[in-house]
Amino acid sequence: MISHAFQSPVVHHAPAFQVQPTSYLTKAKKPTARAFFWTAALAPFTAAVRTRAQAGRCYKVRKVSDKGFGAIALEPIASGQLVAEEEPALRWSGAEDEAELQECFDALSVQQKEALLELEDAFAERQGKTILGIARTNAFQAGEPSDPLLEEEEESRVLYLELSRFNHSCLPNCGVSWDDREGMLQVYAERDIAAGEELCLYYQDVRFPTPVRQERLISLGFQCACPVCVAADPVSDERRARMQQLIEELEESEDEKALELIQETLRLYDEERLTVISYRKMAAYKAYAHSMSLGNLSDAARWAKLAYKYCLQCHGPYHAQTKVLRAHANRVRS
Ligand SMILES: C[S@@+](CC[C@H](N)C(=O)[O-])C[C@H]1O[C@@H](n2cnc3c(N)ncnc32)[C@H](O)[C@@H]1O
Repeated sequence: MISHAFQSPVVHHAPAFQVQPTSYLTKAKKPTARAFFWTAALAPFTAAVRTRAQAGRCYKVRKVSDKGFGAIALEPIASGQLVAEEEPALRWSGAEDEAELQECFDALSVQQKEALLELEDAFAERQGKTILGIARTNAFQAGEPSDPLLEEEEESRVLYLELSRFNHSCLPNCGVSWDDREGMLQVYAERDIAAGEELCLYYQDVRFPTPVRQERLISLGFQCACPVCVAADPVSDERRARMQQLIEELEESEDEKALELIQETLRLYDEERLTVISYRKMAAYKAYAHSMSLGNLSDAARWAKLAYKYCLQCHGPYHAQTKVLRAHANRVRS
C-alpha cells in the first residue's frame, strides 16, 4: 500500500506550448489524448519496448556517473532525428488520484510490476520503493500540456520503462513529443549530438535562473547536476531571468513591440546555446501571428516557414501541430 500523501508526480512533458498559443494553433487541437484515456487506463504492456527507431538504435541506457542510469548516444545523431518512442507501461488519471494509481498498478501481472519497480524512486524511504515514489520520479503527462481539452479534464499520467531512464539537463539536447496518433511518447534530438554524449530531456521549463530551476527540481526529488547548474554562471542566470520576463512582456505587447521582443528572445536563446526547438517554434509561430496581424505578408511567410521547420524537427511530420503549421506555411506562401 502507498503510505504517504499523494503529491503530483514529476511530470516530464514537451513544453512546446507552456506559453499559451494564439488561436490559430488552439483551434487545431484534437481530443485524441482523452479519446483513448479511459478505454486504456491500463495500456497494453509490451515486454519489448516498441520503437520505430529500434532498427538503427542510436543510444544505449547505461549507468552514468552519480545520476544512476542515463541514455548515451552510440553514434552521431542529427538534429530532428527521432531517437526513441515507447508505449506506456502504466497510465492513470494522474494529478491527485493516488488510489487510481494503486489500482492500475495492482491490476498488472507480477512481471509487469517487477519491471516498473526497477525504476528510480527519488522519494524512497527506508522501507524501500513505492509505486507512488516511482510515479513521482518518472511520470510523464499524457498529451501536449496546452491541450485545452486536457486542461479542462482531469490530466492523465503515464509511466514508461525506457524513456524514464533519460535524465534532465537545463541545456538539453533532446525533447519529447506526445504522439496522439499512436499514443506513444517520442524523443527527438533538438540539436546535432556527438557519439558518446548523454541524451538529456528537460523535465520542466529551463528559462529561469539557477536558484529557481534548482528549487523546482529539488521539489521533484533531486539536485540538478547538469553543467549549467554546476557552473552557476551569473551571465547565464541574467539571460534566463530575462527570457522569463520576455514571456510575460510578450503577452501584454502590441504587434510591433512583440516582434522586437521575439527577436530579443531568439538572440538570448542563441547566446545561451539553448537549442530547445519547441521554444523556438513557439517564438516563430508568435512572430508569424503578429506579422499577419500587421499585414506584413512577406515576414509572415518567413516566420510561418520557420515555425513549420521547427515543428518538423521537434514533433516529426505526422504530428497535429506540424500539419497545422504546414497549412499556415502553405497558405501565406500562396
Ligand atoms: C526519470 S529518472 C531518470 C533516470 C534515472 N537516472 C535512473 O537511473 O533511472 C529521474 C532521476 O534521475 C536523476 N537525475 C535526472 N536528471 C538529473 C540531473 N540533471 N542531475 C542529477 N540527477 C538527475 C535523479 O535521481 C532523478 O530523480
